[in-house]
Amino acid sequence: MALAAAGRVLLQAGSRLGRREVVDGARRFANKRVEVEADEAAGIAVMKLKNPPVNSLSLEFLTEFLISLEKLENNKNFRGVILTSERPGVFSAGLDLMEMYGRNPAHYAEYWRAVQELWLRLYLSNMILVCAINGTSPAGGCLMALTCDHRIMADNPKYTIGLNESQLGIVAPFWFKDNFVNTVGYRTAEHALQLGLLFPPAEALKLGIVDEVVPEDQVHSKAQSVMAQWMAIPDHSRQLTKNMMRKAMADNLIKQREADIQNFVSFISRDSIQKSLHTYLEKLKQKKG
Ligand SMILES: CC/C=C\CCC/C=C/C(=O)SCCNC(=O)CCNC(=O)[C@H](O)C(C)(C)COP(=O)(O)OP(=O)(O)OC[C@H]1O[C@@H](n2cnc3c(N)ncnc32)[C@H](O)[C@@H]1OP(=O)(O)O
Repeated sequence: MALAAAGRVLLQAGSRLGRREVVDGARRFANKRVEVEADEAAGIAVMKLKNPPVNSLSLEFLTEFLISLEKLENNKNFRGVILTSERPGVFSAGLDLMEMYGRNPAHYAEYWRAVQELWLRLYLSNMILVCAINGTSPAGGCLMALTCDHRIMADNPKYTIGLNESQLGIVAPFWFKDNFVNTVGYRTAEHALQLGLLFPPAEALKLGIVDEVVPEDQVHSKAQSVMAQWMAIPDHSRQLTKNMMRKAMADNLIKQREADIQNFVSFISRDSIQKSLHTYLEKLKQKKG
């Protein structure tokens, strides 16, 4: 119910957003931060994250992304979505640090609700989600990929993926942790989460964080062929199976959603945590200079 109500609000906002055009038979919805190439005849859409410079998951990005996803979910002709980055090199830098630094509690609460919504919508999507990870994908970026049914990563040792929150002095919340544990197993998750490890493609493949590693120029063609394979499975049996596998974990967040928001707000508002974020942001700046 809560998801449906949130969806209506998003759709109302969505009707005020976006530009449409038809390119090579595929409709393109281009919001500012998300580009959707929607091939209705094939039943497949490609959603490209487009939030320069590093596809951080800002509140504005999350709102636009959720609107675009909702449009696809509401059109029964769409059965599959390929998630990728419009900027090869960075899939997503994860949650936007500026949404969690120097803001007020009401802002933190609004932001966290949107982050929860992103995870719930992707994790519970009835559509087939294939992730074409064409760049680095730490923390929230990795979480987005983990919600997908199949993950393909570009074979470039410069790219890494994982949940590195610990390195920032923050903590991956229980539902990030649960999604990760269900993907890589308890011991690997315990080790990687405490150290905040980021893995290059070959290691991510060994641990099961990604399902395939392919040459960089083949990520998109591979995503299309994997999608074709998944599309051959009857929707009703695939969807019921997905729901059976995922519902309990999603319900666990849904039933504690407000408490999880309060927990985030009080954690992120602490002086010590704000100081850690400040130090990390400074490190990012220094790396440039
Ligand atoms: C109770 C629960 C409590 C808390 C839970 C919170 C869970 C948090 C989850 C997260 O996702 S936290 C975010 C984690 N992300 C990172 O650690 C990534 C940081 N970024 C990088 O490592 C690099 O930027 C990069 C992604 C590898 C890309 O490198 P590149 O050299 O291409 O870019 P550059 O570093 O110069 O960055 C450009 C520009 O972007 C800013 N930036 C980078 N990442 C973020 C981010 N996540 N949020 C906001 N802004 C980000 C960076 O500072 C630069 O800004 P500038 O141009 O103004 O200096």
